[in-house]
Amino acid sequence: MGDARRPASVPIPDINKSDRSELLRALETSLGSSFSTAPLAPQPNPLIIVISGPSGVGKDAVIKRLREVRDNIHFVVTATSRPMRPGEVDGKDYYFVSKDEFLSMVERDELLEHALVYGDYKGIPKQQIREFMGKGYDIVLRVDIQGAATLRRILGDSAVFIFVVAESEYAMVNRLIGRKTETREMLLVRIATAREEVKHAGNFDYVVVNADGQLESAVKLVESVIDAEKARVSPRNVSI
Ligand SMILES: Nc1ncnc2c1ncn2[C@@H]1O[C@H](COP(=O)(O)OP(=O)(O)OP(=O)(O)O)[C@@H](O)[C@H]1O
Repeated sequence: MGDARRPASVPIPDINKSDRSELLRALETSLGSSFSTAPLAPQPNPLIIVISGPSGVGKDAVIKRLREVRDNIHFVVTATSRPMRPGEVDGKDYYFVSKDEFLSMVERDELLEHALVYGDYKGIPKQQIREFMGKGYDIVLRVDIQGAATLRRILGDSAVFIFVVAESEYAMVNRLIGRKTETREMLLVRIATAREEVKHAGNFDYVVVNADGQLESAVKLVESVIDAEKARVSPRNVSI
């Protein structure tokens, strides 16, 4: 007895003698359906990438370069109650708001995460993330280690956490000194904090070494992480 579901058998032309479209048509007929041109891999979801690491390891340097080499990423601008410093631009470096405005934002649940850092509030506006993810952009958040721990609690595995480190403690301190932005007292605080902070790498998904003079390699690695994340079979699903 014949099987009704089985397609009619058609002779498959000789591969070397037939033209390609003829061969394709015969294969389709033999298999009982035409070959779809729809993508086999789903369109990847926008990612939230959290970049953190101890003071002076080069987070800003990595992010600045990433901004130059990669499209479709939105680098979130943090809101802060700290007064604007000379040279800073509102909406570019930070969104500068008063303490009262900041606290109203907290009350209205407009911030994904916020903290009091050295006496000033800093927080991540949710709306900015929603808006850019809606347009298909990946989102980069640059936060300190504590901020990353808070975001891990909030976002769990729905975001990608990257820990940036220098190649050694010596290199990290050297870089911090070279930047010439800290007072002697602040240097001590930052170094002591950084020593503690390097122990937190285990809470992250990836560690990227930003070795001296090797900024390009560090940025390439961050890009590779993003590319690999886009190729995941089970994508991370984030909802803010
Ligand atoms: N791969 C590198 N090689 C040499 N110098 C670097 C490298 N990466 C960053 N730097 C320099 O190290 C100093 C610290 O870098 P950066 O300000 O980016 O650190 P950061 O992690 O953002 O620090 P913080 O958390 O204190 O803001 C800067 O002067 C920067 O130009």
